[in-house]
Amino acid sequence: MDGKIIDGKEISRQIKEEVKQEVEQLKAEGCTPGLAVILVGNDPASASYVGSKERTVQALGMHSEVIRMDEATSEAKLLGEIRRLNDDPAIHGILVQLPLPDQIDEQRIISEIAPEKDVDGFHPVNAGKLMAGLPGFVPCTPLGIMVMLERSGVVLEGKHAVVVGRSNIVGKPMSMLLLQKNATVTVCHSRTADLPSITKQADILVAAVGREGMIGGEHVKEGAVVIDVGINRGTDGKLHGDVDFDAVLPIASKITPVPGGVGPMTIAMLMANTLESARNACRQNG
Ligand SMILES: NC(=O)C1=CN([C@@H]2O[C@H](COP(=O)(O)OP(=O)(O)OC[C@H]3O[C@@H](n4cnc5c(N)ncnc54)[C@H](OP(=O)(O)O)[C@@H]3O)[C@@H](O)[C@H]2O)C=CC1
Ligand SMILES: Nc1nc(=O)c2c([nH]1)NC[C@@H]1CN(c3ccc(C(=O)N[C@@H](CCC(=O)O)C(=O)O)cc3)C=[N+]21
Repeated sequence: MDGKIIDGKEISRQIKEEVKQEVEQLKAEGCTPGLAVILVGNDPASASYVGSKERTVQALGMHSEVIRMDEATSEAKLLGEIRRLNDDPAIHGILVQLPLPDQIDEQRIISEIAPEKDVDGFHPVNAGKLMAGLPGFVPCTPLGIMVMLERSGVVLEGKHAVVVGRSNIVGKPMSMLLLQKNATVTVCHSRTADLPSITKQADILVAAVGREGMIGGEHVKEGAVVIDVGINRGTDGKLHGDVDFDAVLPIASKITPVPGGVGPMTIAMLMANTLESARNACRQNG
């Protein structure tokens, strides 16, 4: 494989191995980390992610609970499930798979999860802590990207990082983490004028939009590190990123593929966050 390609699958394998060892230690102290995943409806992509999370939790020796709810489930019923899990001492992490059906207010649901069990890092308390530089749960995808960059030897201090996308789950927390590491950060979005002129200044370019191939060779500076967060199911039935991989590969100094890049890191960091939550809970009680 080309030395330029950052192997997210391999780095995620290492993280999961580390988590597995620490889970064994914690279990020996009588504390088994537990993750609950709630899936509402039958979206095949969501069902497939949830299945892969469930398998990973079990492979690492943690306790797994998957709650599948009907597409027509009311907000009140979902809130009730979350309150039950908030009070369950065997559960250290609660993840509600997004997106949710239209009758359910996503922010209302996220805000009901106990912040100390919010291993997605989506609760406003954890979002606020990230912004304030306080310890708390950090969203798995941007956290996984930071680990990938670090383990690939990418220096951030003094570099210009450009993030395309400003969602609460990827773009915004990504920009905060890069800022913490002393990068100079620019955040772009759908109203950004002349996107290529800005992305072309990036030493580190993170694409988190959800539009297949929208970052082409004309967007990238020679030698840039390019991180592709996008997951788009193409007309060919395969997964594609936001980056036109073949066009950008010759220009970039490092690049993440899709699949096999950021996606596997997201799941690995979910496991790491669940371990951390269990450690916090069990230390408090022991
Ligand atoms: N690999 C992984 O683990 C994960 C992958 N993803 C994938 O990452 C992608 C982004 O996810 P998410 O952040 O949740 O998506 P959202 O749809 O919430 O956000 C997309 C962002 O892209 C911006 N945008 C849209 N069109 C353009 C454009 N033409 N030029 C510049 N910016 C644009 C939007 O701007 P505006 O705010 O102005 O609307 C918005 O900020 C998706 O493909 C998703 O599937 C997501 C989570 C995890
Ligand atoms: N509450 C919540 N938390 C999330 O973290 C969350 C969510 N909702 N909703 C959907 C998005 C998307 N997401 C992905 C996770 C892993 C891969 C992943 O492992 N992808 C593999 C490929 C998997 C395949 O082949 O289908 C890869 O890129 O190599 C992708 C996407 C988490 N999300």
